[in-house]
Amino acid sequence: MYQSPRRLCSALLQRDAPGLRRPPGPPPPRRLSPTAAPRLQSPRLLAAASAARDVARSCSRTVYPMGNGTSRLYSALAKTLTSSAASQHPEYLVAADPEHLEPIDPKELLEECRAVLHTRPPRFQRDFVALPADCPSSHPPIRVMQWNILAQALGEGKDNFVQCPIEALKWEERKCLILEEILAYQPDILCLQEVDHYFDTFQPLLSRLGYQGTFFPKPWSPCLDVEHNNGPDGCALFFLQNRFKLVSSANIRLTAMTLKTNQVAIAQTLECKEPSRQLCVAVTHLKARTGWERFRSAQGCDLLQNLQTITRGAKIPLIVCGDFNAEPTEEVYKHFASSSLNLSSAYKLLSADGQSEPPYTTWKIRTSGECRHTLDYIWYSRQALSVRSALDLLTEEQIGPNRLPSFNYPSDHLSLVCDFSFNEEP
Ligand SMILES: NC(=O)C1=CN([C@@H]2O[C@H](COP(=O)(O)OP(=O)(O)OC[C@H]3O[C@@H](n4cnc5c(N)ncnc54)[C@H](OP(=O)(O)O)[C@@H]3O)[C@@H](O)[C@H]2O)C=CC1
Ligand SMILES: [Mg+2]
Repeated sequence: MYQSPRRLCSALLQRDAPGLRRPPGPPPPRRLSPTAAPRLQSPRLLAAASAARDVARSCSRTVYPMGNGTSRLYSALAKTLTSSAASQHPEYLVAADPEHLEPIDPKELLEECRAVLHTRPPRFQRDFVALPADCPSSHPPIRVMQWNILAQALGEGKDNFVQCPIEALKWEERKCLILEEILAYQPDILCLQEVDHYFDTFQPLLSRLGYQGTFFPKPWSPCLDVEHNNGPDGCALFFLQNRFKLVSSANIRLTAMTLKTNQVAIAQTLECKEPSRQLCVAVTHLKARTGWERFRSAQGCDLLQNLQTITRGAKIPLIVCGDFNAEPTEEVYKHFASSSLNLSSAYKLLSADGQSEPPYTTWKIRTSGECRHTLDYIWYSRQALSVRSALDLLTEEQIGPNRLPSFNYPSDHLSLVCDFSFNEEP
């Protein structure tokens, strides 16, 4: 049943804790994409964790002492849950702003995830494809990740993935696969859909990795119809605080032909620190299913209208990530491609002619049969931004005959990851 974030904070983390225990003995090596591995050596997230640690040290609230290795992470989480002060005063847990919890070293969290996943097959390798850029940039690229992570309640209770064993959907392991994917690519900006574990999992963990997060649930999330649900699903937007400062944020309930709908978006204006430029980022999840094409189109128009205002008539560069639930042939796609916001879809650049979307971004088998569709996009202001590289999709062979989700991959949608740079200002 739905519980308020306050209750979730203590109850679910307690339930979560045993799953984070490292099994006896060293975990067998699991392969990580070679493109991801060097980034883990890179100082980016470590610097963020260190910055977050400084914040924690300087704050007046209790900061738990650091221990060794992965036990440090577990003990930090466990202490948050089981300290006598906390258990006697559960409200204290809510009052404890997660930004003030002990920062996590991303390498340690990754190790922890791998330990939980030691019985699962290795991670799939995906490579970044470098894309020709018109103008060189000396600034660090901005990495953006778009991902419908599959709501736990929908995966278990509604989606009918008939070829996916129920054990592959166990939250204790699936959440580690999701975290592993995020940690492998270390995005600066992370846009998620179908998030129904924001307060108990993603917000506390990602804030300790240096991210600032925002969550906007769907008003009538279908998750709430599922027994033992963990609350509504919705969109979440995270950005690394050592790269951006929040200027403004809008939670948008989308309308269709003036009617309020069950779909939402978050749009934020960020101040990028290097280079010193503003950037607007939006995340959305449009209405699903066939028969709703005009509805999606209207929702898309509403979002575009909102974004016109937020970007001050396209003056601020824009990135829009989403599960649009629409193939490129649909009207809503055409509205985005032809909008006066001058948006292009980043993943088209992976095609030979630069004009075609990938053959799929979601691939699953339901009772109705195989569903292979291109529904997820990263739109960007083509005049202000360039795509330096994009993460290749999984191949059909990697996805396997039972499609997604699976023991190897936690969602029915693939993550999309792009590196952007600002073009020179005219
Ligand atoms: N709107 C309202 O006023 C009210 C709504 N509700 C509840 O909301 C639900 C509808 O919500 P709405 O937001 O319009 O939902 P959507 O139609 O947008 O779909 C919700 C989720 O279902 C997934 N989905 C898509 N196709 C299928 C399929 N064939 N089988 C199973 N799951 C699928 C989608 O995943 P993906 O995007 O990955 O394809 C999506 O996350 C109702 O079922 C009801 O439970 C209840 C009361 C009032
Ligand atoms: Mg879904």
